[in-house]
Amino acid sequence: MKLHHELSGPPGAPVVVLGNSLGTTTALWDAQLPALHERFRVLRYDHRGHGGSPSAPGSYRLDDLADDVLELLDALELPRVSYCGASMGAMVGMWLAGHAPERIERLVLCCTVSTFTAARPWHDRAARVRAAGTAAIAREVVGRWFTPEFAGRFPELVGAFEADLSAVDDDGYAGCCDALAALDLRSVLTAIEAPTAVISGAFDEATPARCGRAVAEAIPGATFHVVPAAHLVNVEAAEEVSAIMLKHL
Ligand SMILES: O=C(O)CC1=CCC(=O)O1
Repeated sequence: MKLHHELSGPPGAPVVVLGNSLGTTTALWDAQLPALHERFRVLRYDHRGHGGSPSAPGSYRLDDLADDVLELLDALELPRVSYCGASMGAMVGMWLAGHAPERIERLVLCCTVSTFTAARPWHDRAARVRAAGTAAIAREVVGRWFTPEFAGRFPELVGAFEADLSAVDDDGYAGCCDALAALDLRSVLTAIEAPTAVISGAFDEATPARCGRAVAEAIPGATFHVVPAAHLVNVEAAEEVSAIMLKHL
């Protein structure tokens, strides 16, 4: 699947790929761009069905989302890159680093888990979206992405995330929910060779910090960081996350 993507930053600099969470677009990383552009060429992309990328009907597997990225890297003739992902984007990053270690130089994993304790909520969410569309779940889901304090201070930003989620293709979103229902990367973590930093939000209920810690403990040599944020750590704790990313990359 040919993904929508944007390349920015100094030509010829080492490339960092940024992978988005479920229901978000390349805008997820807006706050990190100025810092990253000082040293890196940045490749942002939209998962299938999200933002400007085409969708496909049916259930997806995480392998499908990761294969899309490998296809993009091949098309852009990028044999080896560093990769930073948030949530589902980080799951894709773990898959890539475990299954195609020759392609990944360094890895940053934000607000993520290697498996979910229950598949049922993801199947239920997929069914709701197939029946009523992404707009029907947007308010409730985005309500878990930020702390109430942050949402109160930045209602327009939160509204923009809600609008982006509502615009995600219904099939694309539901297909990704099916991929999350089946997610199990636990056996992949020990195979990751890329130096890795894991970042969790202290107030994240979607992918709790204890799960991020477990990911870091399973990846050889990984570092673990907790920042004051709910789920979308790179938005709510933008400066802290940018600093950790820059230092690690
Ligand atoms: O949107 C959510 O509910 C939280 C989430 C889990 C995986 C992901 O990418 O987002």
